[in-house]
Amino acid sequence: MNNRIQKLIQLGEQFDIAITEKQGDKLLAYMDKLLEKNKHINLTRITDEDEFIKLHIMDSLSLLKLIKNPRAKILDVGTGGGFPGIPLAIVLEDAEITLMDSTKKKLNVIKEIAHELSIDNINILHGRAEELGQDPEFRETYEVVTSRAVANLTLLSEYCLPLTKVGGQFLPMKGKDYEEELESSKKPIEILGGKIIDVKKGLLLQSDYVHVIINIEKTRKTPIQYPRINGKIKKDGFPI
Ligand SMILES: C[S@@+](CC[C@H](N)C(=O)[O-])C[C@H]1O[C@@H](n2cnc3c(N)ncnc32)[C@H](O)[C@@H]1O
Repeated sequence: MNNRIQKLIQLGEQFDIAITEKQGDKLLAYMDKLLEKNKHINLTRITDEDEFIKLHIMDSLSLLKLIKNPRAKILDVGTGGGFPGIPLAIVLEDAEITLMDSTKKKLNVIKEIAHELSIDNINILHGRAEELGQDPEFRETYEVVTSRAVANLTLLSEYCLPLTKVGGQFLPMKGKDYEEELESSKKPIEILGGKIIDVKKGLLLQSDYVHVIINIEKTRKTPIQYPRINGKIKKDGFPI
């Protein structure tokens, strides 16, 4: 086993995340290829390898502790360069992960790299969350919906809860302002059919980054008027 893979596996062990040699190899190959593509199209601002491993790979894998069903149908809303969706697809080999984004050219890059690395348990979905959430093909069909660095929690909940199946999990990943966001989104989350279960502190304890995962259960169907069209969501805020 080469040194880089060994280091990644050991870092995983520190965080209680099991990574096999084959998965470690794929995770690093994905990083190498994405950083190469990043020279031509803006996919990530993190270009230092150690930072990439912590802030993209390990941070994405921190979701593993909360995902109840390792074979779940999972949706990553606003996946960008493939986070957290691609590391999850590499490690959760029996899950089906849909990577959604409104920017087609980013999705094309992920699709190409995933094909080269034989990451086969993914679907690519181009569109806006607030439109797909009103499409019966996608509405309330995902057991797990996650999202990182896309919108504030109220807006994100309107994007994601309509796509989450009743009984499923919505797991937004949030940064240092999470407490404030959580307070103002409590009521909207309830109206959208969600129930906040708890907040799990992320893995990056030794770093300056505050990363948390909010564990929200979808307990009831989302009222049909949500998600509203984009202009309305942005102009009116959430009606409470
Ligand atoms: C800052 S990037 C985050 C990318 C990735 N999740 C990460 O954490 O590295 C935000 C991404 O969300 C996408 N996005 C923003 N609003 C969206 C929407 N309403 N529906 C789908 N994708 C959206 C953008 O195109 C962009 O790729």
